Amino acid sequence: MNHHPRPIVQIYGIRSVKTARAVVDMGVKHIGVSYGKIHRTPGQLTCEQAKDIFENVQPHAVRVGLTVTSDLDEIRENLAIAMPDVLHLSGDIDEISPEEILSFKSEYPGLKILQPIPVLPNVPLGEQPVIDYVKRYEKAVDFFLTDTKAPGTTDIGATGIVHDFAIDKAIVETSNIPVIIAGGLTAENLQEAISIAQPYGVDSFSWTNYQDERANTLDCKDLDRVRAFVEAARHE
Ligand SMILES: O=C(O)c1ccccc1NCC(=O)[C@H](O)[C@H](O)COP(=O)(O)O
Repeated sequence: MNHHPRPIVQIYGIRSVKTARAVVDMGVKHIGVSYGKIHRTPGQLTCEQAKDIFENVQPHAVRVGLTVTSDLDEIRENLAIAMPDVLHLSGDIDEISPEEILSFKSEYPGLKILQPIPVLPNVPLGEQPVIDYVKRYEKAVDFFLTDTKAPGTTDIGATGIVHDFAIDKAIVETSNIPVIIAGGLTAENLQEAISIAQPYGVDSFSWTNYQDERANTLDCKDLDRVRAFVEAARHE
């Protein structure tokens, strides 16, 4: 499903209402919030912090909530406190089947699912199962995210590592649902990625954060970097 030339922008690492409101004012459409009752990743918010952001960001923003757990009961507990518009399943893709996602979704009318497709850097398209994942999961989810999976890890994303944009292009061309691309994207490499892949959306976490100790705080987003990223996504 090709989309060009003005993809929507999704920004991860939203950890306060103030940052959420600032990036939406810049033109960011999807705000990404990692949260949960059980602390599983650095920078993860509590459910109460996520709820505050979801309730106080501008109403036209799309609120994306990320979990790395594959325990559906744990996800249910998180959703009971803080309900996003889109649930981002960033754990091991093989631990929740498309059938389980369909059944889970039926409990939450209106909730959309974003499924990352794990892309290994420096591995040719024919030697990784990304297209198989697209064909299996597209009936069950609403968005794909082509995201870099660091070798040796189970969860997907937040690596800052770029992968071959030709793999993004192959996924976009195969998929019948919108595809957001991620993995090491910056204001500098974004136009190349967009012109090759022609995605529905583009995503950033690592390289729109401050590149110093502030990256580990609630105030991790460098708003100048976010603005440059949004402008690069708009450029035709
Ligand atoms: O946001 C998190 O804390 C997080 C933790 C573990 C996996 C993914 C996480 N967030 C998702 C994202 O950051 C983006 O969807 C994407 O992975 C960004 O990639 P990059 O710009 O290369 O960091």
